[in-house]
Amino acid sequence: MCQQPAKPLIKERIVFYGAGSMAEAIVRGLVARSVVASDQVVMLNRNGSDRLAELRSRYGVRATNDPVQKEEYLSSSPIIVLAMKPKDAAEALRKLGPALSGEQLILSVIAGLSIRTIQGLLGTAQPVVRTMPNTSSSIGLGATGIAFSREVSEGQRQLAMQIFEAVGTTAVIDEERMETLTGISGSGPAYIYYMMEAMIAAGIRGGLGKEQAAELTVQTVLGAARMVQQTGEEPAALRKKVTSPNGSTQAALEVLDQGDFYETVIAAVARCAERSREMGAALDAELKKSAGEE
Ligand SMILES: NC(=O)C1=CN([C@@H]2O[C@H](COP(=O)(O)OP(=O)(O)OC[C@H]3O[C@@H](n4cnc5c(N)ncnc54)[C@H](OP(=O)(O)O)[C@@H]3O)[C@@H](O)[C@H]2O)C=CC1
Ligand SMILES: O=C(O)[C@@H]1CCC=N1
Repeated sequence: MCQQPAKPLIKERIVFYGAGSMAEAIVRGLVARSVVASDQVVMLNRNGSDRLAELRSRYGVRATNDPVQKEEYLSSSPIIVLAMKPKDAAEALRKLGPALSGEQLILSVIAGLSIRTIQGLLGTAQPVVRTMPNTSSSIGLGATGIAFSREVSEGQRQLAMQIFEAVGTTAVIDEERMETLTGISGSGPAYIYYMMEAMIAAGIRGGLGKEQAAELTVQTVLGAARMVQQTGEEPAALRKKVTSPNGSTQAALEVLDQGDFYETVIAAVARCAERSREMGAALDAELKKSAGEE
């Protein structure tokens, strides 16, 4: 029987200003779940025409780097997702501000960039949703922190929530907590991948095949995360169940403790948050510089 295509939840056009890894992760999640029709998704970048062709063919989205078309999309679309690197944000926002018309919603995924700085660089008190997603959004398992500016209407708030709830879990937080959240869930997938890289390397060094080592590692990480989720038990309690007194796990954990594993992870999260603040401060300095030039 021929299935009707699912009716999209979001009818508004969504423009991704920046067409890199994070934009693709969100688009992939949204399109796969029919949250938005693919022809209502527009992806823009600066130069990479091959990249745009790839995105068009993978997801059926519109994608362009043509300056005239870009300006048309940016001036008329109700939702604009800022998805460029922090270093490119100041220039892009200064250009975007004068092109905006009315209450278009600005939804940022840029690390460190505050709502106040976004509005300052745009030069308008635009409704802004500051978020920190992660790349697992591409398979619907993202974790996104969300903070709203006071200009965001109830309808816009719901739209932002629909977008991120469709690709994973969400946490609405005070903006001041966004850097800590970045240290945990924004950058967190990279710490887990790093741990997995090390586990796979250890397996190979111990004589396992590469594929076997990888499969065992993936299943172990997946199983451990699911155990926490499904049993509701604390990670510490589950860890104790694996750790026999004087057994092999205890010996392994002692080695991790020699490397101060627990405090090292906490320090890494803190440094990530600090680095996000540094990137935000650099963008704020750009804003102050342009205000001083006027
Ligand atoms: N990757 C991640 O895990 C996460 C990233 N983020 C945030 O997402 C943002 C993007 O990161 P990521 O996707 O990794 O970066 P990428 O380098 O993969 O992509 C950046 C994109 O921005 C485009 N771009 C840059 N300047 C402009 C401009 N002026 N106009 C239009 N497009 C522009 C680039 O186009 P071109 O290639 O043509 O220059 C490119 O498509 C960052 O701010 C980051 O903090 C947030 C959470 C997680
Ligand atoms: O590394 C970064 O700056 C971005 C922010 C969170 C994940 N990647």
